[in-house]
Amino acid sequence: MVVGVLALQGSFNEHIAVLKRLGVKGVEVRKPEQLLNVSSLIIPGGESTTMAKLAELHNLFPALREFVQMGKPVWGTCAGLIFLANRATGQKTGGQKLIGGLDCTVHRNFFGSQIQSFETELPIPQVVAEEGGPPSFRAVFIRAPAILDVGPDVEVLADIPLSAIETINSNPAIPKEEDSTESGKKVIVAVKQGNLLATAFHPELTADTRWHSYFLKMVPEIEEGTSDIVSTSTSNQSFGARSIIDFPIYQ
Ligand SMILES: NC(=O)CC[C@H](N)C(=O)O
Repeated sequence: MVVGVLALQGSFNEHIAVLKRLGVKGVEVRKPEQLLNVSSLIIPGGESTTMAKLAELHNLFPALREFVQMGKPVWGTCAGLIFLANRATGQKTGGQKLIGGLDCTVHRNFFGSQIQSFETELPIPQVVAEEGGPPSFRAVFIRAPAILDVGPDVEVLADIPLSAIETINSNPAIPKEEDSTESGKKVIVAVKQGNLLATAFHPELTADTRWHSYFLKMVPEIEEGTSDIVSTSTSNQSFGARSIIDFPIYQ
């Protein structure tokens, strides 16, 4: 089976391009019945309110929720993380529909507005333990959310010291009473809970394919069926020079 990529809005093409580089077929998902033909799903970054409106328009919410509840692997990146969260703050007036399933509270624009987007070297010990490579990952945060709290079944894969983000203190998007992370001085940006993976940043925009490989290992059929392709691709393509890059990405 193939990996589905929710293609309502946002960076779905970039995810499909990374999957292709890893020797895995990614297909665009826009209709509920298309979820029947995919083994797993990536929900890309973009704009979560718009994505929710389009999902509602296409009657996707019941099928997406069922997909999550069936235990199929789902990875939400950025807006996709917001979509998967059980609870969200900082929403537009009227709120927005969420798929849910991931036991956490997410702040929709935790790091501020578009111009407060940033890149940082993010330590990712659990992913490195599985995928190898350098100890950190060049993480691209674009008007990014962050996770304010997690339930007991959620494993934290990456967090950022608030002191590392210069703009954070002057960020009016974080009401004081909501800033429960202040005392710990860290904010969570990547988590795993059973079949669900979520990252607040955009791994599809960098040449480092370790997050995609990590997710593909959560998909049993791909592990069994094409594990040699995936692992060969990971070791050869994650950090080495590539002659064919089919999307503009940061090197
Ligand atoms: N890059 C992104 O996906 C940004 C998500 C955005 N903060 C939202 O609310 O949807």
